[in-house]
Amino acid sequence: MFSKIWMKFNGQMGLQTPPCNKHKVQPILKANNDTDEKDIGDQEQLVNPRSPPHSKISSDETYEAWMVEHPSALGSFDGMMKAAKGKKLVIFLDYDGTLSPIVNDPDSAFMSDEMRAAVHEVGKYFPTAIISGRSIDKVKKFVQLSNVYYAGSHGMDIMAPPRPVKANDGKHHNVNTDKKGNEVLFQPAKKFLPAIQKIFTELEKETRKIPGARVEDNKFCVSVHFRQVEEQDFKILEEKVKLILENYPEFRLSWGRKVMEVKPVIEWDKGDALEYFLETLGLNNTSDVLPMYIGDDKTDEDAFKVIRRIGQGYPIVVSSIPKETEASYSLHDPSEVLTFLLRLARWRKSSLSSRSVSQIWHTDHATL
Ligand SMILES: O=P(O)(O)OC[C@H]1O[C@H](O[C@H]2O[C@H](CO)[C@@H](O)[C@H](O)[C@H]2O)[C@H](O)[C@@H](O)[C@@H]1O
Repeated sequence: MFSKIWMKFNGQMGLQTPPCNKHKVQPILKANNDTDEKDIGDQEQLVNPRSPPHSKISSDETYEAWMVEHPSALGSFDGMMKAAKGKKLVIFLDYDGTLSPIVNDPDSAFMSDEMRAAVHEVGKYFPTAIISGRSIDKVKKFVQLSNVYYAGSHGMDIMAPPRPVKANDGKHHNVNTDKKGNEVLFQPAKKFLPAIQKIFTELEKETRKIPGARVEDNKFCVSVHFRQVEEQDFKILEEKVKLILENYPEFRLSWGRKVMEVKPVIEWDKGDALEYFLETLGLNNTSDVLPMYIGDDKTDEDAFKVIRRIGQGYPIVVSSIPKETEASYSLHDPSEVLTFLLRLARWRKSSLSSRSVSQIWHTDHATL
């Protein structure tokens, strides 16, 4: 697989980490290993409205301490860009909680027009891919941009860019395209599709009676939402989900932000998707490529890990609370993501003439 190929390409340049974050960071907040097993897994959980006022102060202090290890990507912007000068930045973005705010209804997690315009700007200057847990169709519907690449189902459904390779006859052929030269999907979990559809149907049926429970079909994975479920029903919901999964040993359960996610047991995650994009874009095996990944959830950690393993790039976590993460930098919330993306596009625009823009960001990508 691609990630295995890339393992050879380790740390030639040194990870672009802030000075204080050169070592593996120890978690500061043990009590809130938030998205782990059973935990209801959400940032909002930390702030208990019934807590006495002093706990707000201490949570601010803890956040500040955490920020020392994971400095703001906005505050560090100039330094980050200085290190990126002359290198190729490739931008990877998560969707929920990164480009759109977390809301109760998953179908209403719309991205603002400002955010769409910012991502569009970024896509004009850098190869840009959105890697989401949603189905690829759903995330495309939300984002509505044609100058970025997409991966859905936590990276298990990739709309890959065409990749020219030299064949034995010495000629170049495009892989990842059909006969007409259109992009095709890379779907490493395809064989699990019939089973995941059965699981979705069973989950819908079995959870129907739990008020607030919501099952979402993400094509190669299924989300069981409990954001609107009463706390006393959490256990019942979890047991129902686990009971169904007992009949499907090829699937596993993981926890995200007030969501349980059912996924096939394959060695493929958002980190592999990141590497796949780099490879198909012809941007692997080169020391002047800096992947940047911005994400807020547990599955984004897989992509952060890959950037760490590669040894160069910018893993940026979106979090309003201190949390254990492989990211080097942080942004507080999607509104900071917006400011950061606008700044990034502005920085590139001002540092390039229009001619060199089309050289760096190949025109065929821009017209996708
Ligand atoms: O990888 P992502 O793009 O971040 O997708 C992860 C999950 O995001 C969505 O759920 C989350 O956002 C919802 C809308 O704000 C929120 O209601 C829910 O509690 C969050 O977990 C999406 O609905 C899931 O299917 C994705 O797996």
